[in-house]
Amino acid sequence: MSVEAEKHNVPGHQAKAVDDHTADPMTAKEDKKAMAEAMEVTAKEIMEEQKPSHRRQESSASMLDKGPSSVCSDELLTPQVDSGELKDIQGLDCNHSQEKNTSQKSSIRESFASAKASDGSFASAKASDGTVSLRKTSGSAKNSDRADFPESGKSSICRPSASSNISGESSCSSMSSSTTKPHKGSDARWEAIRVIRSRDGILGLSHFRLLKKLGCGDIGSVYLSELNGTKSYFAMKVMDKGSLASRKKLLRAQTEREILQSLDHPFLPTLYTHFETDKFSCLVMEFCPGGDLHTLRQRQPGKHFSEQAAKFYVAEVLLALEYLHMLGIIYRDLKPENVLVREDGHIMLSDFDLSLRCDVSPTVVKSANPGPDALQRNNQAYCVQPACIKPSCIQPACVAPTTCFGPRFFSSKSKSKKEKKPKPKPEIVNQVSPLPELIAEPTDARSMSFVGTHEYLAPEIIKGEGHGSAVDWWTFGIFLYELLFGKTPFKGSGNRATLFNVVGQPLRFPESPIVSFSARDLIRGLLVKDPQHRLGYKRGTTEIKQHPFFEGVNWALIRCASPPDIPKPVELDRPPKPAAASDKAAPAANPKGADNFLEFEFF
Ligand SMILES: Nc1ncnc2c1ncn2[C@@H]1O[C@H](COP(=O)(O)OP(=O)(O)OP(=O)(O)O)[C@@H](O)[C@H]1O
Repeated sequence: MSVEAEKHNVPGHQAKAVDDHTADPMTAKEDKKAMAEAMEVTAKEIMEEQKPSHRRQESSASMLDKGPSSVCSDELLTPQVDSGELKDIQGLDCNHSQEKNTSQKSSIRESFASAKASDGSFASAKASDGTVSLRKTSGSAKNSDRADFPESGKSSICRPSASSNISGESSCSSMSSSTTKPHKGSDARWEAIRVIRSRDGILGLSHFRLLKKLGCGDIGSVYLSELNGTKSYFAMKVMDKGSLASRKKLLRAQTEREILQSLDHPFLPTLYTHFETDKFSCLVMEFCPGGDLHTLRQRQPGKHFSEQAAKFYVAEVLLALEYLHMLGIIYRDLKPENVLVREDGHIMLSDFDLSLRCDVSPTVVKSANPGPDALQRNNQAYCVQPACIKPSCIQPACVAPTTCFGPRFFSSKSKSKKEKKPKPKPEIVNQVSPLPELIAEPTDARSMSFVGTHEYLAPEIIKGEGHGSAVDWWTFGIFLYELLFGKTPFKGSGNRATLFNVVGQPLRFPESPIVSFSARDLIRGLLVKDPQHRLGYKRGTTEIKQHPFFEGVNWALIRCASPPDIPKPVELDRPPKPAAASDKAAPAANPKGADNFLEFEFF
């Protein structure tokens, strides 16, 4: 099956591999069977949960007694890698032929079983979702401990409200606020939420009207929703807690939620609030009307972006990754499907359930006092992002924004000197401020989990060697390649062949379309199979930003650049159409709530 055909099987989805290297992983068969019970949550189910009477009945039963609410027929939601594939491929070295080396394989397997690295400094921890995370017990970077997720599905950051006056509909609600997210403070949706919350005391599922199903992911379904009567629209991810528990995905859901809560960046999602009902866990996020970059690429001539457009998208993704790495978050799932297009045409990186959190220690490698050369190279100025030095501030982050966002490496002395000079225009300040070069790469982090999407998996993940932040630079290279050439570089006839190609085949470029030398050179630097020699390994984003491909990119003002594609305005005020009975997401069997749904076709 061709790349395109395979992707089109389920729009917006490439096959995703989620596996781990435990001694007793699920067999491929069990895996596929269990995963076939995917996390689709239907609108009907959500409407049921919105009914107070039903909620009371539900609460008397144990959450875990219930099976998955529905079966999603999306076969691509099933992990496509079986343990046999992995064991074969882990025996390969980059330079080796594809012959299997049995002794090497078994030694690799043994090393997984004892969960040790060659320096013996890793301790294994089997998480409740079955993934093995390795904690580095020495060194500057280590993975954070993952707290067990209680069976109730509530985390410590999510406290039940005893004073709920809405029939106890939200067993738990936690919120972010504009004050904890200064970059998003001007967003009117905060005010809409605040008004409802102060009126009703709590915000829950019944405050939202589901309008359209936007998609179904591995751990839940996403709905376009309106906060009732406010004309404020959100993307609400609804996860069935019973299904999460039975499929051992509670930890993934928790990771995603905690990461979302910590973010405040123009190219990353805003999580407005989170609440739980007896049955569901719901994340209320910013809605992106422009769809994803995979879909947008299909609409381009030749199904690939122009170099200018690709540069714009990858530059914004790079800034998002830079910010994540500063927070100690390795994203691990970059692909066009996960890059959404906002209303204004700028991007939003989505989907954090496969991300890994670890400690990071930002290091200043260049003084904040630049020579004249540095001032000329304004496009190399490092944008000091809101670095939470300790990623333990993964909790609602930066509660004291002023301390988190200040350019903390400027000395007051240099500031007072500057103040005596005539004040340059603000844009100029942005461009030539003597910003220090800062590295916040969680390079030393090590995870042995097998996560990602086949065509995007880094060789070190496939080989099970343990991986750190350099996997994001590999996927960044694949991502740029796909945007420019309309396909990924190592795609094989099947998933197994793809994995072999990633590990063993050299990088090749198609003859057409014609792509600049600098673009190919950047891809070559990123797609180095040995992570230690990969671009970005030593100095993170700084190294990548300085590549000639990005010459002329004004990193500080990229938000003001004109995006290549602005989505058509979404008409959200159209009168409701009767929903199709065949539409699984439609409330066909919900006469009471039928007028609660509109059907839109706007992508
Ligand atoms: N904020 C958003 N705005 C618009 N559409 C969204 C938004 N978030 C998600 N979607 C859509 O919903 C779909 C499902 O999203 P979700 O993040 O649950 O799954 P996914 O991206 O397939 O990832 P995974 O399977 O890894 O959980 C996406 O493919 C996307 O098209």
